[in-house]
Amino acid sequence: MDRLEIKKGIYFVGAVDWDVRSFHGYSTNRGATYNAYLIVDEKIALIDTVKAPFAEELLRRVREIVDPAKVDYLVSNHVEMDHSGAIPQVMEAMPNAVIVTSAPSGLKGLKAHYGDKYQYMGVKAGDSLKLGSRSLNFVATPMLHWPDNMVTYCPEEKLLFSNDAFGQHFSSNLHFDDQVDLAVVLQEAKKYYANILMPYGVQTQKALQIVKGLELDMIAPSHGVIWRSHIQDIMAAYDEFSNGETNEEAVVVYDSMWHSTEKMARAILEGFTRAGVSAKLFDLKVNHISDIMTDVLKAKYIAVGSPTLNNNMMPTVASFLCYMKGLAPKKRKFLAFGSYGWGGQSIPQIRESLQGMGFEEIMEPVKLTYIPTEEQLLYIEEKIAENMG
Ligand SMILES: Cc1cc2nc3c(=O)[nH]c(=O)nc-3n(C[C@H](O)[C@H](O)[C@H](O)COP(=O)(O)O)c2cc1C
Repeated sequence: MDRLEIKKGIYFVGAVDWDVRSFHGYSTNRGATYNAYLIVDEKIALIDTVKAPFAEELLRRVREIVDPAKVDYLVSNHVEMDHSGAIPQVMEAMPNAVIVTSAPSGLKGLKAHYGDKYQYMGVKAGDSLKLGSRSLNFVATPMLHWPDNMVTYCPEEKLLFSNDAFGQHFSSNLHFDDQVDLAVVLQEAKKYYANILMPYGVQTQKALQIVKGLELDMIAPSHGVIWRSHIQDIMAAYDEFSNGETNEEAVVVYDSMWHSTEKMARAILEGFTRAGVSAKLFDLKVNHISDIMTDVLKAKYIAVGSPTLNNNMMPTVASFLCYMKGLAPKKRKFLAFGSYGWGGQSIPQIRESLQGMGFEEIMEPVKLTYIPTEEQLLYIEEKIAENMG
């Protein structure tokens, strides 16, 4: 098993999940990693654990370095089970370890998951733990993305254990940013931000201000590659993801039973193209909602279409709208559209849903009976282009 020393006396002891394709509903086409780190000093500290099925992989890596019984601290930066799931197995092997977590939310969350049979130490923002030649400073990052979240900074090493922040779902046997394709990991970081952190832009901006004040030569997140050569790139990307601004970009999202709504979606796409707006077309039958959200992150315009099916929008469209509502994008402009036979309820339903998200309408909904004519399609295209002007 590879023994990766990321800095003298500090090791990657996490796990690579090559096969995971759905992460609580988010599509992870490139797999994932659950990163844990071991710091060997006068005191020994494990930073985070892994998903439960990977506990043995973590313990095997630790055993190659030290006897797990000698581990003094288990720092849990985040309660969620992709980082804490292995705590029961890990604590069996590390009975002397004290679990260090945020107070009060980390303590409350971990006890609700694993009981209070372990020795816990609650820490607050500004608290520090001396390991020997190194220390660990705890920085609270509440709601990034749970109330318990914190990050751990080792000033002597200029090393930030950032947990979910700056992470990406990307599996690789190489663990540094300069050993893999940067464009791919930045795209995965964008997808991660869009699907996990998008509702917390304000908190992200606040955390970025703190992180910018730290001397850094390495950021070790809990998912994906460790940043050492491209720290400025990922910080700039996070600033852009979370600044609340949108770009002149559009997403056109739809489902269709007999291609009429699809024809309308393509005409809308043409309208954006005519107006010089960068636009992407997403058929919900073949695109995952988590991939669509990656483009929604910076898109100013969102067009959503569905035919009417039994007095409703199609379930795929309802699912997309429900998911997008939760991720709470702001300051968007929308268009509702669709084909129908007799009642046409899907179109006002979509409109109401998007209005409920606080979006502004680009123009009146486009609602057509059965198959659109060439003239109607051309009209849609022109109308969109006109409304972009
Ligand atoms: C199973 C089924 C149920 C439908 N229910 C409704 C309905 O309740 N109200 C309505 O206006 N149209 C209804 N329609 C008609 C479709 O909305 C219409 O055929 C529309 O043009 C389909 O658009 P599409 O080609 O994008 O799928 C239904 C069609 C099907 C196949």
